[in-house]
Amino acid sequence: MPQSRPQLGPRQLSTTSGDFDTANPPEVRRVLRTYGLTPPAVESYEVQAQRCLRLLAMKTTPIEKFQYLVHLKATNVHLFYRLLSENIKELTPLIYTPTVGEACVRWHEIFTQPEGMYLSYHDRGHLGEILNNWPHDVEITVLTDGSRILGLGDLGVNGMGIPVGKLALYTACAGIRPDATLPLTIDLGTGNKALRDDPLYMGARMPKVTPEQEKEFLDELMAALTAKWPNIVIQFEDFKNPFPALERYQNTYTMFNDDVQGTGAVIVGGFINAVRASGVPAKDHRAIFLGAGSAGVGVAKQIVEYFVKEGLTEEEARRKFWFVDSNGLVTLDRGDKLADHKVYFARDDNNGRQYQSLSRLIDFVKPTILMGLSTIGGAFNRDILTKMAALNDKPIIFPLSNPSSKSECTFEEAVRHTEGRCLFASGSPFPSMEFGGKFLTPGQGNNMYVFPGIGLGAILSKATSVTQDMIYASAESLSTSLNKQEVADGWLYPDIRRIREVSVVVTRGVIRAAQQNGVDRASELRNLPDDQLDVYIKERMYDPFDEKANVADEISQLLATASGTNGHVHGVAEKINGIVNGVDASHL
Ligand SMILES: NC(=O)C1=CN([C@@H]2O[C@H](COP(=O)(O)OP(=O)(O)OC[C@H]3O[C@@H](n4cnc5c(N)ncnc54)[C@H](O)[C@@H]3O)[C@@H](O)[C@H]2O)C=CC1
Ligand SMILES: CC(=O)C(=O)O
Ligand SMILES: [Mg+2]
Repeated sequence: MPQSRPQLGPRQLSTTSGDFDTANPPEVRRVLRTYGLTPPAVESYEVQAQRCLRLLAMKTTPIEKFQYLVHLKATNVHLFYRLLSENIKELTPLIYTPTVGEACVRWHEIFTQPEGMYLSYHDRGHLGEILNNWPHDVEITVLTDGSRILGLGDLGVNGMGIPVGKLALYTACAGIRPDATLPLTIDLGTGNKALRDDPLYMGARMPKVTPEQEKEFLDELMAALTAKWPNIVIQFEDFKNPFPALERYQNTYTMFNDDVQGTGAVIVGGFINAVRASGVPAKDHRAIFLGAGSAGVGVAKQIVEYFVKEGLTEEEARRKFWFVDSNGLVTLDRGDKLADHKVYFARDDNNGRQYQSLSRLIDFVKPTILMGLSTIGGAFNRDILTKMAALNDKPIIFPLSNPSSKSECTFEEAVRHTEGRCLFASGSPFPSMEFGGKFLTPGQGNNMYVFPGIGLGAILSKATSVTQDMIYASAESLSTSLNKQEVADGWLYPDIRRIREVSVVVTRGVIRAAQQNGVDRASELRNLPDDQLDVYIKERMYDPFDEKANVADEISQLLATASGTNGHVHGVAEKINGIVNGVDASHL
């Protein structure tokens, strides 16, 4: 018996999806019944972009620009992504670090509309039912509990700005369809008393639950997410202590932790190029890390993997690191109980000597590499940078803390105090500058270069888990993605304006690693040669300029077909009818 088609109501007009786009031609407006609801002019993208950029220029502070872009995304999502993809270098700092940091600090003051899902501790037992309220099919979610937002501490549900910002980059950089992304914030309480006491705060006014309660909540959530969307990729972001969840879920779910793994990969990607440029062989490097948290240890672990691939034993590689945290040099005899993740790198060769200062440690270790993942803005001061320049022809200096106010030094400080010789990358963007007759551009060592490709690679390969080889492949692929000019100019990372091309290379590397590890389920991709795999990846990337990006454009295209070919008029009319009435046109 033929199955009857489900009775769907008429499609609801939506501002977000572009139904009221001023680019829609009159015939589309008639079909959508929006004729007369927008100003008469039919605008080109160029005119729309001009207005958007003028409006943006009229806003005087970064937070006002951020708010305007939130508004644009909510009212015309495709125009937002057109604008973002064409102006990625200029707009990323406004929707991501550094501005997203300020937006999160002030989220409870500037909130105007929801942009994702909030699940509370009190909702436990019902998480699956609540997920049913999300109106779209989801391919990827970014999940935070807001407990360590950038270097700004525990911001509770104000942290929602981070999943929203990261997922906007997933769409802009790797072409994940906007409606396939789910920003997700879990409200397990907050240790931020000032926020709890603020009348405008929008989360639970209770302290953070215990680690055991968090574990039970996350167990339910991971199962619920995967039951609802079996192929979903889950990115953990900005948890204060991300290690227990990573260990518990990494082999069971398609998940990864961006701060530990994504950051490790992006820094290795740039680091491979920095080691080459330094002229110092891998075996002769020594690294001081200021900050021994999830990001610091995540980065060092992956550099160990790189050193081992370069011929060192794991023991030799491990002993190239000296970590400093808020209690000083991380040593086995320090007297405090070291967190598990620090033990691997803890020194046992300090012979009872106590840590005095970063400057004294530099004198002792004579490092070639200085990494900052400490959240301490300005920690790499003139004295520190001058010492690094005296010790090395080309010191590797990576102040990676975010946002810019937490960066251990600025690009200008690093350049001036190392006489322009440093190999530099920072977590947040800094402007280019002239020095010694040269135009110097800083690298941005931010996980935004890899997480889009890791996520897309996991989605397209239908990976059952995200393996360490997939993460490492993203780093290696990134390191090979610089073009000739970028290499000639001594850049460590490719130009961010080429991020979609770079994401294709990273995605391919991730898919290949998934295949080698046997965690992929997209068997049709296994025998594709690389060039065909690249075509496959590109074809699956959402392009906001594509005619089928929104319904109005799709109708426009169908109307054009109808006027050109009489034979197809009937089918076309049915398709348009199907689209407008909410029936999936592809079945007609
Ligand atoms: N560039 C990038 O892509 C990424 C950057 N980050 C940034 O790295 C920073 C750290 O992130 P997590 O490791 O996740 O945080 P975390 O809270 O786990 O670690 C911070 C570390 O800094 C140490 N620290 C604090 N005060 C210190 C002081 N005065 N001297 C020395 N060490 C001190 C702490 O003891 C801890 O070991 C943040 O600012 C974050 O935004 C994190 C992920 C990616
Ligand atoms: C970039 C990033 O993930 C962080 O700063 O936490
Ligand atoms: Mg993060």
